[in-house]
Amino acid sequence: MIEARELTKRYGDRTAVDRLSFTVRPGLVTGFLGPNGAGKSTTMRMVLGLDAPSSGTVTVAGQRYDRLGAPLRVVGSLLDAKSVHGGRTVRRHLLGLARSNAIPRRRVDEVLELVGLADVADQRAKGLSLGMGQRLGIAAALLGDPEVLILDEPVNGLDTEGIRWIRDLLKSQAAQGRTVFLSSHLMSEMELTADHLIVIGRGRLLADTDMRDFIRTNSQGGTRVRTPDDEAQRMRALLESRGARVALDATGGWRVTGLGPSEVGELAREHRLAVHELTPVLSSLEEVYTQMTRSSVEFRGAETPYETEEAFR
Ligand SMILES: Nc1ncnc2c1ncn2[C@@H]1O[C@H](COP(=O)(O)OP(=O)(O)OP(=O)(O)O)[C@@H](O)[C@H]1O
Repeated sequence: MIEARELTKRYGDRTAVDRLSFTVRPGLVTGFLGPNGAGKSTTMRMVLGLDAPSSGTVTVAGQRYDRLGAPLRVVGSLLDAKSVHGGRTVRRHLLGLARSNAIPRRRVDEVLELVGLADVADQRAKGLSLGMGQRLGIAAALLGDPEVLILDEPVNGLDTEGIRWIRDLLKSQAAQGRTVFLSSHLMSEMELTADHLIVIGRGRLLADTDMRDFIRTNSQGGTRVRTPDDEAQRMRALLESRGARVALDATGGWRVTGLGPSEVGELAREHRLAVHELTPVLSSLEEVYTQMTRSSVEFRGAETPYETEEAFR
């Protein structure tokens, strides 16, 4: 569990984090979203005791970070995978961390296996590829078998296989009852990985909500329509004449906004057009989030409305 209460950080006259209160709960992957400069890294740094709050508090597992005796055994983090002494081998880097937190040596070999680095354990860190470097950062985060994991942009620069690996790993860590707090600008990935979302803008809380509820409630609603190829353009013209917005879907059908499946179906019947698919579709997280950043409309979570006006840069 991570609990922030009225957490605030000012740098001179700039307020990077502004009276932020939220709880990151165990058993879930919680995504932390916000545009560049919104205050995500600053918040994570305060959780990890790397920056002191100007006011307010934040605790991990009920304690301030600086009061944790062996912090790696409570909270594991990946903020910058490059912050490793390049001349050390992979194993020695992890052994050093283990020793400083009274973690048994055998745990080093366990995490090397877990992250798939056992074969390169004796290589120097500076020779690792970007993906391997991320894996080493994650190995360090997992070393103390912590109940809380905090990862800032862990999939940055990774290939598809690496991204999928991190997704599966984080989901399994949450399924074991751990608290997983993760930031990323990759909305499609966040949609697949996170169960819950905390969204901030200009250091302020904009949404603290279940992911599915957030998408369902703020979705523009739409319909995927597929017709035989020779009728596709007629269908498009017809839908547009009824005020719908029509765009080509990634699957080759029409993505229709503004008319529901039953209206589209009735219209097709009236005009004797064949329909091969008629599926209600929700907006993607990226669409909802982009809409949120673009407008000042009110967005809703399961229970709470959020004002977004002026909240984004
Ligand atoms: N050490 C610092 N000194 C002065 N200002 C800082 C410092 N660290 C962060 N800031 C400012 O605080 C604000 C929040 O920055 P932060 O890096 O936390 O945002 P972020 O949401 O993590 O952004 P990004 O998505 O780009 O990583 C920014 O305006 C940034 O310029």
